Amino acid sequence: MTPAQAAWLRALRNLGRFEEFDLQLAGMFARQDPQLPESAMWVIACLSQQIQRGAVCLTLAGLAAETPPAVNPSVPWPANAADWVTLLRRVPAVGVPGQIRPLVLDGSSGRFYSYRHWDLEQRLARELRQRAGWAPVAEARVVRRALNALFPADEPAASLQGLAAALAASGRITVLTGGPGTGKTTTLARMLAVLLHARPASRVALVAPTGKAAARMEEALGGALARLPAQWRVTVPAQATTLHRLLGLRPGAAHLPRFHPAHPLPVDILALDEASMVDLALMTRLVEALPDTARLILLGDPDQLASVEAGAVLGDLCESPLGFSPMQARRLVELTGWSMSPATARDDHPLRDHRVHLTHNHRFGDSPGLARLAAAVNGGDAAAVHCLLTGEGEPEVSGSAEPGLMMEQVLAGYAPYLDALTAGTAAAEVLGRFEQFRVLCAHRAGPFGVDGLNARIEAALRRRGYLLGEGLWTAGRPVLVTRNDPGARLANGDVGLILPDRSGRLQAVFRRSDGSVHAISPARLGAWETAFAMTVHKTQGSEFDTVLLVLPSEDSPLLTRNLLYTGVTRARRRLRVVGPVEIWESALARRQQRASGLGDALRRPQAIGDHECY
Ligand SMILES: Nc1ncnc2c1ncn2[C@@H]1O[C@H](COP(=O)(O)OP(=O)(O)OP(=O)(O)O)[C@@H](O)[C@H]1O
Repeated sequence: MTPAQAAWLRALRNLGRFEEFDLQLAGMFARQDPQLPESAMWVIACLSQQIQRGAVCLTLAGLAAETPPAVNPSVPWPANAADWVTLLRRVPAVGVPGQIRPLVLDGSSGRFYSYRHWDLEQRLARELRQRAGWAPVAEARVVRRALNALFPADEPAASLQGLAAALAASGRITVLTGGPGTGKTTTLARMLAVLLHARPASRVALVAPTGKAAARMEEALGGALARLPAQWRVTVPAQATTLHRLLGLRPGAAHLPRFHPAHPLPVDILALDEASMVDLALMTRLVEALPDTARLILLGDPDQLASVEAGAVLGDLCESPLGFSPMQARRLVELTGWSMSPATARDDHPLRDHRVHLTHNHRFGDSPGLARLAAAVNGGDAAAVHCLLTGEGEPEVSGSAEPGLMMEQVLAGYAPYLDALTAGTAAAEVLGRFEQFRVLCAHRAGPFGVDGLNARIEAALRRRGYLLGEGLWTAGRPVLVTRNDPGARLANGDVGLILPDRSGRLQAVFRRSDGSVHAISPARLGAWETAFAMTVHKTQGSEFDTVLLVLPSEDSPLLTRNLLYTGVTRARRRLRVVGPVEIWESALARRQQRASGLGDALRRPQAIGDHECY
């Protein structure tokens, strides 16, 4: 690295804008290339930072809109996106699409990638494009008979759900989206009935991103399958599994998973729940490991928080306007006998003909305030949110700007579990009661973050005599497992309790999806943390009867509408919110946005060699 490059790196470090990892990466490229301009080091640090924040790439238009860092005015700085392209083209480490170089500049779209993310995006787009298209599972009369029996015309709520099943029966990819309680799982059960009646020997896999989400899928789908009309009942695997387990991915991800393109998964139908939580790399691995003939059904809510790792795949798949192309509408009319009109808007997104969005919430029938609040949050309607939280009209939702009564609300929420704990009730019952209520936070740090609140809740419970005994292993302590631990049969995200067994010895107990209790010695717990309060991120894929959502007193870029929506929709019956109005307002105005080129890659196959549009 030249002295000028080293000085520049030091100056960037002093800015305090980047993590050390971003700067180390920029430094590594500078060590390889003494000619690397300072501005290019800046872009590399920005790209690394954006990837850590979940983006797949950097847009040069966004970069050009930023003011140059106030570091060294004598350093030449590109004036616009076209100048950035010219500058980056001269860097040997930067290739055009299709060239194997550490960094990729797609000049036609103005996107700057690491090779890994560019390659993942192209591979996923290629796989999805190949799967798109008309591929009926059986003759039209077989499909039509099943659809008409399972989605009767006198059930108007079922019409979109029926359409989704028609897509699953006529194509190898189906994207079924909708908010909580809109009937995604119910529809999946009926889709499986249609598909398995057409091809009874089909092998089905049920999968979700986390152990918790897999357990919920298993439970909810089991119920929905049991509600099918007797003559349409079908047998599917009793167990849903996590994506990692299904693919045979080992920690470290450096090895090939057990299933990959040369050794595909032995499945004919794969249903993935909570697809919004799946990142670009994992989705690519999944789709590549599927046999070409398999049917993939993605279920999820694209308005929720996107994956922890880079990508917002479900959101990108839902980027086109809703509605079918004229050709697809015509085919569906022929297949189903139902009437429908094509969309007027044109869009070449290949998944537009494979996607249905459910809108009617069936579960919030008893809690219309929750449905209204979720819709207002999702629409960013601050006035409606304020009105719902502070008005008298909707008893199941309420909000307070002042945290004064927060601890009383926590104690009231946990009262059924604390009573069961004190009475020495059986572990399954105590666990069930604990699962009814949860305190959710936006962040980990700060007085209203998970760490601060857990400490305060624990202290309050000790003062009131609910938690006895010193130290970590205290009867009643909720524990959240934070790393997969196959040896202990625990998955990242599992929540359990420390409870005494009949002889008074403390155990860590976890409830399985079949209602049974799994108990291990607390000493066998690997990575875990206390879980009276949890982040919204960690509870994605779970629901509770009552949620207390606590927002911080300081604004931050991580407070987004998607985070609020995900938090609000964790509540099944009742939601209490604590947090200043201005924090709500600014979070509602901020959408989680992740730069990605997947939508474009799906629409147009990459022209390798690249052409400029600047
Ligand atoms: N067409 C329908 N008519 C009447 N009730 C329905 C219909 N579809 C679903 N329901 C009911 O709505 C409730 C929620 O359905 P379901 O669990 O399938 O929704 P979901 O979208 O999977 O929810 P979540 O995302 O929270 O898991 C269930 O009680 C289900 O029986």
